[in-house]
Amino acid sequence: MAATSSWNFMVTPTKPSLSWKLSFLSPLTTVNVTRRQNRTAKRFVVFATVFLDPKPTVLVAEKLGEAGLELLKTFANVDCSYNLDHEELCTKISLCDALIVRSGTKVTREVFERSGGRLKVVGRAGVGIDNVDLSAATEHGCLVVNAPTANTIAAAEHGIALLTAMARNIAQADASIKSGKWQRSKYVGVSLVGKTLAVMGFGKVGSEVARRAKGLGMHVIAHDPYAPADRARAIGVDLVSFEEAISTADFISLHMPLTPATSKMFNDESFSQMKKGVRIVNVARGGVIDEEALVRALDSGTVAQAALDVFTEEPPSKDSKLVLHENVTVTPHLGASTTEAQEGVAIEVAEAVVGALKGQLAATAVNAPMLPAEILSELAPFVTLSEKLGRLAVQLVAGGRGVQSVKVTYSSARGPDDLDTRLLRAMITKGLIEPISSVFINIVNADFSAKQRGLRITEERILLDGSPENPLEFIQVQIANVESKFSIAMSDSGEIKVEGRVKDGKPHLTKVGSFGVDVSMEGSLILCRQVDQPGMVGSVGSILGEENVNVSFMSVGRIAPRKQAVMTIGVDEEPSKEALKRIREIPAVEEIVFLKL
Ligand SMILES: NC(=O)c1ccc[n+]([C@@H]2O[C@H](COP(=O)([O-])OP(=O)(O)OC[C@H]3O[C@@H](n4cnc5c(N)ncnc54)[C@H](O)[C@@H]3O)[C@@H](O)[C@H]2O)c1
Ligand SMILES: O=C(O)[C@H](O)COP(=O)(O)O
Repeated sequence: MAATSSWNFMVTPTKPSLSWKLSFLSPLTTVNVTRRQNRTAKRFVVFATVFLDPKPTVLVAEKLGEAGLELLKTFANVDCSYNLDHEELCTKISLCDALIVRSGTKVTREVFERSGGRLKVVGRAGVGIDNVDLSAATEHGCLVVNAPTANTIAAAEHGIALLTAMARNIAQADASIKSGKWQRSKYVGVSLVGKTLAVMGFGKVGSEVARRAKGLGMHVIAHDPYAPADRARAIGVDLVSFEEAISTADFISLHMPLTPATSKMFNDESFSQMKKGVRIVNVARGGVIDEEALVRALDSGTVAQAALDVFTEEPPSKDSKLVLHENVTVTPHLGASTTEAQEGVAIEVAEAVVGALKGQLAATAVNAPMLPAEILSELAPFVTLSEKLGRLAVQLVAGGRGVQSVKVTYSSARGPDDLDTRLLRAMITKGLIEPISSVFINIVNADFSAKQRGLRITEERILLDGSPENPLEFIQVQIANVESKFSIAMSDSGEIKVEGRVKDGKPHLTKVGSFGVDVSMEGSLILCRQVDQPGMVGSVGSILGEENVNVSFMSVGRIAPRKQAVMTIGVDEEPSKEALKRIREIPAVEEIVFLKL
């Protein structure tokens, strides 16, 4: 009874929209024990609540907007515990299916390890996911989603607020007047109009800051190695190199994520390249600045002023030289803290978490391939097909050498740019690994798990003439350097090969080795190689009937009359070993294999 819910990104082929089903263990029985006022019954109620409740549990570890909480409550048990320390979080997490945090909670590897596999989604109610150990999440098959759009404007407005407040010494003057002084000449500011602002990181927040700064009459340049030049041009901003940006700017505003590449990218060396008297705003992440170097630059006057919303360590120490510096204006990570933004991120993250708990692939997933909804929907039947082909191919392996090299061939009339196969590859991987291991594979950890097992999956495309309306014509999965339990499954070139297509929205197996078949890939299959002769269908069918195995279809393909034939039998139940033995003993039967799809 350890885990109450098991999660599978199992694909249901029936819906037009792609849906990965979160399958909980058997539906729960309602037990009427509340009237029994004895201790045993009470304990049982606690036990039942914790272990038998079919609703998932969402732990909200930092304050979340009301609208988001309401949305979560329609689907899950919501535990709002806002001030947990790390140990308390690690203890609680094994009872939670989802966790929602802002930037103040470190979701470390230990959190994933101690969840015991139950934690399926981490929702970040904001943009930055530097406080979530993404590798650990991925390794544990845990989806991480964020709320990437709802706080953009709030952060941009805060950047502009800091820029103007810094230029006019608002915070310092306010503190001065409140301490009884009236220092008009001390707080003479600088004007913004006509000055050059370098926006470092021209993403969502950076471009909104740029737009607003242009409205203030500033000359705006930007540096972002990954931003499209036409987006910058549309706002009237020149994209320039890092060196040009920092050496020509009067003001620098930081808007890149904290990554290993951006960590401390503003350091002694970069400060030394800046114009003397430059002013810096940071509403991105504290870690992009070497804070000790910034103090030195402020002391030397290289940097005249800084306005900071974010710090390497949050909250910063009370005696932080940077925070206490007279030329520094600070706010306690307030960029996203407007009423509107908090309601927005709460809804955005709650929708993503509920969607993920329902088994849907979130559009805001951070550690899984993100595909637009329309692409997901058109690929849906191929996703099912992919998993089943992987599952089928691996069950044909005779064992011994292990599966190390798999080639997937996609045949399509679409060019490579028009067909995103990451999802299909992940599902083939799921199909290949799950039947032969205890590892649970989902879209999040498929590539990682394949790599970890030394499984190399290569992809190849066959470009067809014809209408690109249908995303794919067929998918082939080939496993090299193995032997097969079913010799027909070996292709002429010595690999196990299976091929499938989607027909009427349903996955069909169309080739086993070089042998053409055409069977719907539902339920389970028996493949039987035999000498083609009269009465075989009847003989096999009656054994299955006697063993109470329901046959959903039977089809026979043959090379030539009275030569070799392959019978494909769809069955609703798994035949017993005895039943398979009896079929194998029919004199004309040469090989038989049972495959679970
Ligand atoms: N202070 C706050 O409360 C607050 C609020 C929102 C966002 N943020 C932070 O602001 C940052 C930007 O958020 P966003 O929503 O605009 O993200 P975004 O992903 O839309 O934009 C980030 C941009 O940085 C660029 N970038 C990456 N590496 C770079 C590099 N080495 N040099 C220059 N640019 C680089 C990316 O190409 C991207 O365009 C994030 O760190 C986010 O966490 C802070
Ligand atoms: O990355 C973000 O979205 C911001 O830094 C906001 O962080 P917060 O949710 O802790 O306010």
